[in-house]
Order: sequence, then C-alpha cells, then structure tokens
Amino acid sequence: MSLELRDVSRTFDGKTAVNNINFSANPGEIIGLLGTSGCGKSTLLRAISGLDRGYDGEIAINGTTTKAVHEKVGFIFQEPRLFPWLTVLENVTFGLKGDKQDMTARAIEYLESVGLKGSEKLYPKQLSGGMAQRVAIARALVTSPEILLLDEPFSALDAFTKMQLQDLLLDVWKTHQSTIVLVTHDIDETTYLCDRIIILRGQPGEIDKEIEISEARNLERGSEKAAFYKKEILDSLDLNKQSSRI
Ligand SMILES: Nc1ncnc2c1ncn2[C@@H]1O[C@H](COP(=O)(O)OP(=O)(O)OP(=O)(O)O)[C@@H](O)[C@H]1O
Repeated sequence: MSLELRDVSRTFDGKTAVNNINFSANPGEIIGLLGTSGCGKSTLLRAISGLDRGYDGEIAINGTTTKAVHEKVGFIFQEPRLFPWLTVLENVTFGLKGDKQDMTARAIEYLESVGLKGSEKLYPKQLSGGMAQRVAIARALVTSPEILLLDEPFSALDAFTKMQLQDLLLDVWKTHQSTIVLVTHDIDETTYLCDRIIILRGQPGEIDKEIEISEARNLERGSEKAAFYKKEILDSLDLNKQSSRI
C-alpha cells in the first residue's frame, strides 16, 4: 500500500511539534525517519497509525485520505508491550478475529518465522529482550499489515541481537513486501534497511533532506558505500564538526 503525507503539522498546547511534513512511500518501500530527539518522529508515526487524529493536513493510504486506525497498518514499538499474564502464543493471537484454530495455526507459523518455534508456552518474564521483541514482531505481522510502522524497534537491544533482528525484518519484508516507516536514531540501521531516509531537523521538526539509497539493501555493514551515506547523513545533521575544521 502507498502512503502519502500532505502538509502534516501537529501542535500540542499551542506548541508546534512538527511542521508541514510532506513525503510519500510507494508500496513495498522502506522509509527511514531520522532526526535528533524531539523533532517529532514519533508524533508523525502516531498520526500515520491513526492513534492520534489531532494533526492538520492529510494522510492518504492507498490514495484515500483517512484519520481512522487502518486495519492494514501495524505498529512495533521500542518495548515489546507484551501482556505478562499471557503466553507467547496468546500474546500473538490476542485480539485476532476469526476461527480460533486457524488463528492459532497462523500465530504458530509467524512465531516460527521469527525463530521462536517451541517458545509458544513461555511467559514474557521467561524471555530475553530479543525474544520478547521477536514476539512483538510476530504479533504485528500476524495481521498481515500492508503498512508497518516501527518506532525505534531495536534500540533497547544489544548490538548483536539488533543486527539479527534487522536481518529478520528484511527476511519478513521480502516475503510480505509491506511498506515500512522506520523511526530510528541509528544511522547504520537506516543505510542497511532503507530505500530512502528522511532527515528531520529542528523544533518544530521539518524535513531537511531526503536521501535515496540507490543500492538499497545491498550495502554491507561496514562497507565503504555504507560509510559514504553515513557521512552524508552526519554532515546534514551537523554532527561532523571535524570535517568542517579541516
Ligand atoms: N502528547 C503530547 N503532548 C504534548 N507534547 C507532546 C506530546 N507528544 C509529543 N509532544 C512534544 O512534541 C515534540 C516531538 O516529540 P516526539 O516524541 O514526536 O519526538 P521524537 O523525535 O520522536 O523524539 P525522540 O527521538 O526523543 O523519541 C516534543 O517537544 C514533545 O514534547
């Protein structure tokens, strides 16, 4: 599904958090939203998800303007937000409509696809951080979202688990081809995963730059080309003071 934001602004108690945001995502594209703390990244995701309707401007999903929570939009947060009293399997099937047996089979299939086969009966307190976030990914995917909104989904994880889950996300993306909007502070994550990176700056946050990764998902971690994009991003965020001193 495509996604388009037209002149989206959000004001809280007279203070503008994001101003005049315009961008679009084609079906199956992975868009990164990058910017320093407080520039309104999560505010934009909440508006796209329909959880917050207090914005100005328009958000169109597949060409249709909507302010409702769209059934084809899934959300993954920084913390897994699992119900502690439910098992892994019950967390994934929670709220699903339809035949219980079918839903259970579907949830098991998704748990398997995120590497959690055999963990269905565990409770959240028995899981590592990475396992819990895998459950959150399975729970988001089981509804077959066509637009997936990720708000710093891996930032609470150690570096190795983070890389494993980035690869897992790419695996599931290859199968489902969801359109993804990824909010992150991790520049390497954006160059590794995204087709385009939208850089927000300021308070209120505005789009400063859009960087297209022409070799999207063909940039190895640590490669020269990935470093080239990283420098471009750091420069545009004014986080490369050394280079301006030379
Ligand atoms: N519900 C709210 N009520 C009042 N102000 C809010 C609300 N939500 C966000 N804001 C304000 O909007 C601005 C943008 O916040 P937001 O959380 O979207 O930024 P962010 O870029 O996601 O930050 P971070 O990277 O630190 O998560 C901040 O000044 C924040 O205080």
